[in-house]
Amino acid sequence: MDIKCQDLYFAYNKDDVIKKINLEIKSGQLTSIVGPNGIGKSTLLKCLCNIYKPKHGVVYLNGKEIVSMNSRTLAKNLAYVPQKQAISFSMTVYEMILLGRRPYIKWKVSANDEAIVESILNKFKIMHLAEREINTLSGGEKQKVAIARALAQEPNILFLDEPTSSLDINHQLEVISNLRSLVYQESKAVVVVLHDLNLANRFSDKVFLMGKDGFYKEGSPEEVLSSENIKDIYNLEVEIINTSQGKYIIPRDTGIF
Ligand SMILES: Nc1ncnc2c1ncn2[C@@H]1O[C@H](COP(=O)(O)OP(=O)(O)OP(=O)(O)O)[C@@H](O)[C@H]1O
Repeated sequence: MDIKCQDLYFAYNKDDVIKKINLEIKSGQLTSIVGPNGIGKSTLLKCLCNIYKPKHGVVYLNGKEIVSMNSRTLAKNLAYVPQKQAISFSMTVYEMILLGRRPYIKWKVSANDEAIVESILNKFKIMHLAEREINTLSGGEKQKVAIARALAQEPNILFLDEPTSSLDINHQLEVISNLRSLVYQESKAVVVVLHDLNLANRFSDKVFLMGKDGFYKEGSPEEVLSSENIKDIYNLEVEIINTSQGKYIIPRDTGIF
């Protein structure tokens, strides 16, 4: 399963936010999209999963133009977890995760749908929250439930926009470890927008670093997250040090601290 985009352009108004992007996402890989605030990371993610239609260019899912596919087929293949989800109605955690099964449910929820929701509640260690109203959860709990809902969809490609932004260090590792098992045990593709360059460096197979005016670098974390590239894109001096857990990127103190 793969997603490819060719010469992708997208604009909200007159200026292009996404310019001439070519990108390939493959199963069995965790791809991180990184770059400064406002550079277009979330917009690119939304173009790749057909939420936004590009101004120019094409997105292909397994060689087929994504715009020509029906929503049920797309939902069985792609799931998207936004940065923040506002829920204005009352719903329990269980019901929310069950919503992920919607593309598979014909006229009634099956025992298999229920078993999948239960296994995901266990996997994410949120069984104790099953009957809680979503709107009573903490930011981190909501974030885990949103990811759990997307997994219930059993997508081949999972897109997540800053999935660890509200999570403490333990829950960050737990979510990343669940995403890694999707990639390496189930051969799915995972695409995450991340701000934490160290998380991207440590856990990605491929990094897509976005800069201004359609400029980007892509490749292995080692190739892309070099001090030169970080200086070019973020205008920030960093030091990259070796630790027992791999490389670590630290901004240099240039007087702004
Ligand atoms: N709905 C919208 N209407 C108009 N402009 C928008 C809209 N959404 C985003 N933008 C603008 O498009 C640009 C890219 O936004 P986007 O959210 O894709 O950036 P990002 O790299 O994900 O940012 P961040 O890291 O801050 O989340 C920004 O300048 C933003 O202000």
